[in-house]
Amino acid sequence: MSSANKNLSVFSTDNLPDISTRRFALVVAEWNEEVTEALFEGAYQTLLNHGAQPDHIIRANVPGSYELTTAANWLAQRADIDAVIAIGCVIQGETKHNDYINHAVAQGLTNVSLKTNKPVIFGVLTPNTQQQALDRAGGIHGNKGDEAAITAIKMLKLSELVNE
Ligand SMILES: Nc1c(NC[C@H](O)[C@H](O)[C@H](O)CO)[nH]c(=O)[nH]c1=O
Ligand SMILES: CC(=O)[C@@H](O)COP(=O)(O)O
Repeated sequence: MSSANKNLSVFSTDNLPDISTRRFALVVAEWNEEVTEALFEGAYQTLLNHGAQPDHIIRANVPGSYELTTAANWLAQRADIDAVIAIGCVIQGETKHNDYINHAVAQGLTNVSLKTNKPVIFGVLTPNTQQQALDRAGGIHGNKGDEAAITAIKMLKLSELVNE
């Protein structure tokens, strides 16, 4: 199912855990800033709307999405971080550069999550065009930042269940 058929900002909020003591790191790529700032706002506000405390959310900027993995690795290893949300937008260009970035970041973030046993969320848009990005950063298909934040919250609940 594509985003065209499932709004990224429409999700069930049933049975979400208390996240008032949870601490989040949001890593934001500076490339395509208009898009990544909208994704950040979506993720940040969604965390607040569901009980996170503002001083329990830290933000780290990186030059581009390729650097998200490195920063996520540094932050996920901190004892005072419970979950990391990586935010970026990699728009297809004339070459295959975007493919290399996207695959590296997707695999890299997965590896960080597995190594640290913490949720590390892939909040990275990989559109073909700028318009597709805008449509998914608060446009007609919702905001992937919202989705990334809810995903982090749901994974924290799962971690509580499996680590009881
Ligand atoms: N073209 C995009 C990039 N490119 C930059 C890379 O992410 C990286 O910073 C560079 O290759 C140096 O390591 N980054 C994006 O986030 N989005 C793009 O569309
Ligand atoms: C994903 C990118 O780095 C991209 O902007 C590079 O564009 P191009 O493939 O045209 O060099």
